Amino acid sequence: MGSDKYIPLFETKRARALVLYRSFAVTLSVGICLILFYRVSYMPKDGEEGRWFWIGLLGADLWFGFYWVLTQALRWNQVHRLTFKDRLSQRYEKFLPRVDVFVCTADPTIEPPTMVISTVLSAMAYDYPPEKLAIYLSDDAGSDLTFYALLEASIFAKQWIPYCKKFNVQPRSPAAYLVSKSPPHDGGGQSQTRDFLAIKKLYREMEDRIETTTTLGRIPEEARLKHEGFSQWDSYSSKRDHDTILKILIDSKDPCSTDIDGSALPTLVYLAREKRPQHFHNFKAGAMNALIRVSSKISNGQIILNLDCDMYSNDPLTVRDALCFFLDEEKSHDIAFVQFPQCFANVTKNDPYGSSLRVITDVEFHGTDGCGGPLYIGTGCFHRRDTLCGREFNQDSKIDWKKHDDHRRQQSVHELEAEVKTLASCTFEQNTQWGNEMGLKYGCPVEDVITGLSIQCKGWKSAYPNPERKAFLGLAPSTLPQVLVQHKRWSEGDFQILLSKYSPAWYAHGRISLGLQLGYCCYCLWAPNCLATLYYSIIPSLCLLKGISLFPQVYTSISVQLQLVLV
Ligand SMILES: O=c1ccn([C@@H]2O[C@H](COP(=O)(O)OP(=O)(O)O[C@H]3O[C@H](CO)[C@@H](O)[C@H](O)[C@H]3O)[C@@H](O)[C@H]2O)c(=O)[nH]1
Ligand SMILES: [Mn+2]
Repeated sequence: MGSDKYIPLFETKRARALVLYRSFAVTLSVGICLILFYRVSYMPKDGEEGRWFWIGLLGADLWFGFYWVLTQALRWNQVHRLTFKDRLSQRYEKFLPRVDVFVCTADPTIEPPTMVISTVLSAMAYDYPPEKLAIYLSDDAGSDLTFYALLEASIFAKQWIPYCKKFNVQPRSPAAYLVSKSPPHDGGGQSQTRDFLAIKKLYREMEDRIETTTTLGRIPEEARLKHEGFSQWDSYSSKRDHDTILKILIDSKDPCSTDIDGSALPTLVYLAREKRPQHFHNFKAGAMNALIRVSSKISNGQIILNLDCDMYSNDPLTVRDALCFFLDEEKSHDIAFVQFPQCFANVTKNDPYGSSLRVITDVEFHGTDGCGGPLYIGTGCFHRRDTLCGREFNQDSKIDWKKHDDHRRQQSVHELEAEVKTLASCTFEQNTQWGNEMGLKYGCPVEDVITGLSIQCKGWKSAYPNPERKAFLGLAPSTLPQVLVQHKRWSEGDFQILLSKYSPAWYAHGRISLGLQLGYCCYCLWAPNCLATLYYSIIPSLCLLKGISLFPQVYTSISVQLQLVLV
């Protein structure tokens, strides 16, 4: 095993052609200075026409110049990460940590239960020891339709997981994989085709049952009687007013919960935290914090993966990729979270609304990674449980992953369910640090970004792997109103962070690197950036109509200089 010689589990490489980019950036900065010089020196004198338009434009130019400097923080020092999963298996296969996957859903009409369970099934089918894997579905709608779908999924998983493992299927979301007419990677010959058709039939039948109940809006009596879990809806009044509903659908410790090949299945839990009209529920952050507490009693995974319900796992090896960053003997001690890019399965070729976020995922996050680590963006992110719960970084925070860490339970599943329910009650967080110093932060529309920032301010770093095979694929907003709502939420939320206690402009100063501070500011200033943009898009056209000249003529010497630099 060569334990005396350290062999890294991951590598960090500078992006290629950085020198080229930096020289480009330097010429561009000269161009920006020339523009400012032009604006100041050619400004109309007092009393001349258009003076105030020029002053406004100078303001906009100054703003854009400043903002451009900020964006350089996201481009100057881009790095790429490379993992060595084979080394991880050689050294740590027996000591792999427990991983808890949190999937959040909030509305069975906007987020159809069939989509939600495909995400859940893709996570259950990770190439990872099932006894160390637990999937939690948080349902903020408290809908028995979603529970019914999850129940169906827990049965289908018994066939789906062995099928995936037998043919090394990718992706492992049944909805994404089973769209084709024949096995997409046909290497298994006739037996694979037979199995493929059989599993596809099973899936379609299950999908039909779920869709029928969703359309009807109620569970068939027969199904309701079959599973005691439904009795929890007896006291349910509305999605804003109900008790905690919790059901451990599969317990990986139970010797009877096995798939058709007799192998263990990962733990699967349904949770709808208690909701009351008089208690504010804090949206996704509230759901995540309830999940952190509930899971700590059931499986207590040291690593937590957070997924939106529309974001399925596209690569069965992603958990191992992430673990390379947490388990490296020399470089992992300060890594708190590993954020994968947010990629989408539904972007069209021309992507008219820029929903693919390509500049962010393929350029800017690599830049933040060079300055201390990417932002936490709410999905596709692996966290160390202790850091998510508020732990500060210090020299003792290194985890010895090879230390035996058996999570034993004495109680029966029923006793455990009853005990754990109290952790998801509305009143549990009163007079505690939850939502403040512990777990995800409350009160911000982008709770994840502010949570990630506060973790980094405690001395932790993060990592941004962007493997060629996308780790997760989600659904991007596809209509203009959806895109606008999402961007409004992000720019508003990020601006709030700038003004909050955790502002990257002052609080973070000295706590995170200057590059990362500027990078955060760049996102936090998205909203005010619109003022200069609006000015630039409206005023020059007005001036054109009034015959006021704001830009140099094409063949003047200043214009030639500007063009030379910008080309
Ligand atoms: O009360 C709520 C509201 C939402 N959600 C879930 O939170 C996730 C994200 O919500 P969504 O409405 O889809 O927001 P988006 O604007 O699409 O989310 C993006 O932006 C958010 C704010 O930064 C991040 O939390 C998300 O991960 C990221 O995908 C979804 O799975 C929801 O089901 C809840 O669990 N409870
Ligand atoms: Mn979403």
